[in-house]
Amino acid sequence: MTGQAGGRSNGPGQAGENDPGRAGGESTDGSSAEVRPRVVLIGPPGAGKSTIGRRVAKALGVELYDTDAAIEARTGRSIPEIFAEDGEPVFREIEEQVVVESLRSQSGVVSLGGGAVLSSRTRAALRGHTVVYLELGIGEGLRRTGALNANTSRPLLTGVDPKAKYRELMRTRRPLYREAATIRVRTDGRSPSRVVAAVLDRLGAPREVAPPRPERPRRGRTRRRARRQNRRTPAGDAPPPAVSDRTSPPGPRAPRPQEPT
Ligand SMILES: Nc1ncnc2c1ncn2[C@@H]1O[C@H](COP(=O)(O)OP(=O)(O)O)[C@@H](O)[C@H]1O
Ligand SMILES: O=C(O)C1=C[C@@H](OP(=O)(O)O)[C@@H](O)[C@H](O)C1
Ligand SMILES: [Mg+2]
Repeated sequence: MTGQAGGRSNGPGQAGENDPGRAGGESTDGSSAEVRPRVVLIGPPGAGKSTIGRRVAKALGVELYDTDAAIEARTGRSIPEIFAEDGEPVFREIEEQVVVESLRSQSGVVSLGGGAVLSSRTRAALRGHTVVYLELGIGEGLRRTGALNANTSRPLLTGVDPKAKYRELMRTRRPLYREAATIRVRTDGRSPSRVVAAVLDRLGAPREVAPPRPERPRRGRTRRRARRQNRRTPAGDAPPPAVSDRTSPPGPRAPRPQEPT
């Protein structure tokens, strides 16, 4: 499922993600310190829990633990396979176990699956945590999950009427998301970067600092200028013009000609 349109954006085995060995739990002197996630992300399928989770984790300099990826790693099966072979109730049991454990063992960002809040044990375990509900409307949810063109990795959104399924899912879950959330962040019509910024703001964390954009050679303009120069210079008189400034080694700038006074 990973890598499909609307699929989860992370998967088991990615460096720095879902690495139980790097979770907290025990301090160096052997005493067990309290470990809790910095933030837990909840919301419907397509809200961006996996995508935003990864970026928020990066901005905070912590790990992302995506419980769906953890379920796949633990069972050695994809989520659609678990649904198809064992059914939803078995998936929910595994999910509950993985989620409750993660709330005790993870110290970074934890992204839950959209249906995790259906478990009352999970909802109880979420109390006292910083829980961000990524809110999303039905239309955008269907688009982002690929459910409209039958290209979804979410088994609950397959079939003839994914819209009706998504609507029903939201009717049941919206109150549960709201009950579990300590922070709500809208995601409709907001780019992932804006959602990340909003989450960081609400957490009181400094925003992601965008790395400076690499300077791109302005090829069109440079080539046009080169062609103009070529037209002015008789062929063979001058060396070929440089196509890009970036190919010439940096050197001291030639002094500007003095303006006549
Ligand atoms: N704010 C956003 N705007 C547009 N697309 C988004 C946004 N957040 C996530 N997406 C896209 O939606 C799809 C589902 O995101 P994902 O993180 O897997 O959601 P979730 O884990 O909540 O189901 C991915 O293709 C992702 O790139
Ligand atoms: O809404 C749901 O019940 C589910 C959502 C999925 O996760 P995402 O919310 O990350 O898509 C995944 O856990 C599974 O397909 C069930
Ligand atoms: Mg996800």
